Amino acid sequence: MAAALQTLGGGIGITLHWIAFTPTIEQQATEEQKKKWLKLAQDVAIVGAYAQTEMGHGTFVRGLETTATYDPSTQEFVINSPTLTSTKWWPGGLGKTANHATVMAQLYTRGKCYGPHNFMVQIRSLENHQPCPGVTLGDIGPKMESNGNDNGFARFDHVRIPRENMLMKFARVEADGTYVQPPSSKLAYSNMVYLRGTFVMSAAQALASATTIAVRYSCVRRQSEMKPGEPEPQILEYQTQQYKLFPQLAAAYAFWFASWFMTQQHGSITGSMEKGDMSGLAELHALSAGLKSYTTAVTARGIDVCRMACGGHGYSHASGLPALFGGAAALCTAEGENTVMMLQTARYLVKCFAQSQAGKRLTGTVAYLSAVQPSPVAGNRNMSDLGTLVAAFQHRAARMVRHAAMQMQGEMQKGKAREDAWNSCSVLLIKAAEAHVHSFVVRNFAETVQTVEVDESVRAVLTSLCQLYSLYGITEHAGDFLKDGYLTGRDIDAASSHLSAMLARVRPDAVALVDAFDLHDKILRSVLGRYDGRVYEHLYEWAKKSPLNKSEVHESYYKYLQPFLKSNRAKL
Ligand SMILES: CCCCCCCC/C=C\CCCCCCCCC/C=C/C(=O)SCCNC(=O)CCNC(=O)[C@H](O)C(C)(C)COP(=O)(O)OP(=O)(O)OC[C@H]1O[C@@H](n2cnc3c(N)ncnc32)[C@H](O)[C@@H]1OP(=O)(O)O
Ligand SMILES: Cc1cc2nc3c(=O)[nH]c(=O)nc-3n(C[C@H](O)[C@H](O)[C@H](O)COP(=O)(O)OP(=O)(O)OC[C@H]3O[C@@H](n4cnc5c(N)ncnc54)[C@H](O)[C@@H]3O)c2cc1C
Repeated sequence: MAAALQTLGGGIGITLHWIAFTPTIEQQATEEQKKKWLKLAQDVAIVGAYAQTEMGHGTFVRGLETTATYDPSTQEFVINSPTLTSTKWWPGGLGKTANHATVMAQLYTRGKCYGPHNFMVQIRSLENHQPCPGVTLGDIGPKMESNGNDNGFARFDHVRIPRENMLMKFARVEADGTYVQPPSSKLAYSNMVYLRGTFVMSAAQALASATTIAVRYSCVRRQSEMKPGEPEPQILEYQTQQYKLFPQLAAAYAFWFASWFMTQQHGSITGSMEKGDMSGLAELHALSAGLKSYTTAVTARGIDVCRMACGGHGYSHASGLPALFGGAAALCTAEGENTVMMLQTARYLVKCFAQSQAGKRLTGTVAYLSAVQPSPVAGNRNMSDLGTLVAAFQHRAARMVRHAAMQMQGEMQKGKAREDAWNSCSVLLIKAAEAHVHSFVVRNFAETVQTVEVDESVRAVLTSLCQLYSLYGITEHAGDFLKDGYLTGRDIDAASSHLSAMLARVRPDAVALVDAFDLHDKILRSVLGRYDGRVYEHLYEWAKKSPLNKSEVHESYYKYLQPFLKSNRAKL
């Protein structure tokens, strides 16, 4: 799916139909409702949008203003946008493409508000595509990227829908207006958890694409002299170029492996939830929110590193890198803004820390929080050993979680309300949550490479890449590891020299490692990243297709430049 979207240049009007509307029916509709809508959606007999965000609220879902008020006399819900800021704003495909939408609205029944719930609303006629009565629709205008997608707005003026259009797999409203509670109020958000998981895969795909482009181009591009009189080397021979690109390449692999874990975890926890066991929901939410935030942020930064590593040609759309950057930037904001998502992970970690302090043995992705010793024993560590590197990341994360949680406790003991203490510690909390996710990605990478069975040499290359990823993380965040003396200055120096060795070790396999992503030219859409390496010929062909080259003398010359030059010359 991610590859298909990339081929389509970051999405079209129907993208959200596939990635959000149809999965929402799958996850939140009853069996009866699925019979009615799922096949229509799967066969694209209807086209849907996921309409949650409003002009005034995106992050704070509980603050949404759209209302769905139950009228028992007709057994209908009345969908209404009471204010300008309640206008649905941003949903992909909502502007011009969709004829249905799942609309998130505050549910009112018997005079009481029960919070945000999902409703199926027809927004355009199936006959002539005109907006349905009471619905005002439009496109929100050009964006940084993804302009093939008509992100739209919608206002509802007391639009009536049948009671059965509330997606009722979890919560229900009976015909007489009685509200039946879901097993967990957060199940209305289950589709967001799913989508955040898919964003981890999208981030991996985007970073894999950028590194494929930059590594291939760095083998075609030759510049400067390494040794006087010798031919210009491929720019990938420069250690600084390797230092820019190989950590991004390693991160792309790490994120693929993390996304596999996420998919498997999502399947197993939602499977248990189907059987009524909600115990895994909190961890699933914390992991998907944190991974979505971490991987998309690193990817956006990494794509820009790849762009700069391609010099001037990287700045051209011919490279494909600006489009990838725009796509990754969208992933940072959509489906839960990254800071807000990382704070959700921090919230879970603080709770887990408190449980661990109270003597509970933690399990799953946070088990290490109870296992790590607060007082480290310093010593000369073997910085080329993967086990040592994983332990260092876990120690760093555990220390930072403890520090943030204790700081918060301290603020509260000084009399601050919990919410104020949270806000004044939120920078520490974010950093702690990032360290936790980073440590998870490192551990998962290390565990995954150990399972490679096909070929000893493949395992060896992936192990080097994993070491490179870990060592880069340690040298980039050296202060965090040095702070309590867990690593010494000598350990950091050793990490730096191992990192240099890893750059040299990965170099001969770099092209094979990007080719292994198996990204076809049609998906990459990059002149610089072509599989055949014929960059310069195609750069020239690409430029010739610029709309400005359609005529030899552009019309703007006759309209503006010629009279301007003429008048300037006349003044001489
Ligand atoms: C996509 C494929 C692209 C492929 C690309 C490949 C290459 C790239 C190239 C080009 C690509 C360009 C593509 C661009 C495509 C973009 C597609 C965009 C699609 C976007 C869709 C959307 O954005 S839909 C709208 C999404 N909106 C959000 O996510 C809103 C975020 N806000 C929230 O989720 C909540 O409001 C928030 C969690 C912030 C707070 O909720 P609240 O109810 O207030 O809860 P709170 O009081 O804080 O906590 C209470 C309690 O509940 C727990 N909790 C919260 N959420 C959940 C949950 N989801 N599940 C479980 N539990 C949850 C929370 O932790 C608390 O627990 P306790 O601590 O009390 O125990
Ligand atoms: C390309 C794209 C596609 C989208 N597609 C859809 C779609 O299909 N359907 C849909 O419903 N929506 C869609 N959205 C909307 C998207 O989900 C929201 O924009 C996103 O959830 C962020 O919410 P916001 O815009 O309200 O940001 P805001 O919350 O206003 O964020 C602004 C700043 O405030 C900060 N902030 C906010 N709350 C807190 C807090 N509690 N603590 C600390 N800092 C905070 C943020 O960190 C950020 O720095 C899309 C958005 C984009 C960009």
